[in-house]
Amino acid sequence: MSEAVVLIASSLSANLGKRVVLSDISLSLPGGCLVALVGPNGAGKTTLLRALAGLLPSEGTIEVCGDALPSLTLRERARRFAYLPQGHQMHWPLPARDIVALGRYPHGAVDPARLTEQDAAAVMRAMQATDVVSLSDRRVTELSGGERGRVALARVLAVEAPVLLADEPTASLDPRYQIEVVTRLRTAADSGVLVIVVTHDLGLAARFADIVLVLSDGRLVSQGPPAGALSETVIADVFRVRTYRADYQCETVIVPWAEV
Ligand SMILES: Nc1ncnc2c1ncn2[C@@H]1O[C@H](COP(=O)(O)OP(=O)(O)OP(=O)(O)O)[C@@H](O)[C@H]1O
Repeated sequence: MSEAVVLIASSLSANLGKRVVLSDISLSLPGGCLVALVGPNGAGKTTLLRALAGLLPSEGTIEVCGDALPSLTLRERARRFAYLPQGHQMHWPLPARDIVALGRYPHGAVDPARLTEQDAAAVMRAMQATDVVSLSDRRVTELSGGERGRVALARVLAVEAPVLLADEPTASLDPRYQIEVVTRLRTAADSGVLVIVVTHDLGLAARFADIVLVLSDGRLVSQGPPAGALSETVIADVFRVRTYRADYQCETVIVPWAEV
């Protein structure tokens, strides 16, 4: 991981309503890195992703690719942060390809029917990476939850942003596609992107992430390579579960086993 740091947050705090949801979060993350953001329900994971992208007000400072976030126009922010929200609901019966083409909107592609060669190539790369080319002409409202999830992932890959934020991208996917989606995100990281993925799957986090961030009650309580950041003690303290741990094919296996 000799890549340059692309995202720095210093003393980040955020309130929602009257609740303090994030407190004093400091991070420095390089490109080319897959980061798993884990923590119990309500810990503040979604809020942290949104705060990092400037999608909600926060205190503290955020720098992306060397620029202070507030100095960037909205369009520039949208080119630097590709954001996949939780749930990826879609209500307009558009063809899957047009949804993926929305990923090029921050680059000026306002009409999916009239993409430049460069935009069309980015859309195709993203659709191939997520195995949705065969769904191109299908209306997204007529796809299964898992198929829609892969189309939504293709949309954010099509942005080709230096930072990709994905909120539970494997939820509702079958086991094969869970592995496939994480593998795609791993490939994006290997190509130089900083990928931050919210997940409840500690096994996937341990296996695929370079860095794990553990959030509890709005505070970062553990961070670093998976073996240390997801130690038995951390998981017991934060999630209140014991884990089965093993090594398989030179990779760490963590399975939540029983309540503490
Ligand atoms: N609009 C809001 N107003 C007030 N409180 C909110 C709002 N949105 C979220 N919260 C609270 O902020 C806290 C963090 O929510 P957040 O969605 O970031 O958690 P999370 O870690 O992503 O949870 P989950 O794993 O359940 O998706 C929760 O206690 C939640 O109830």
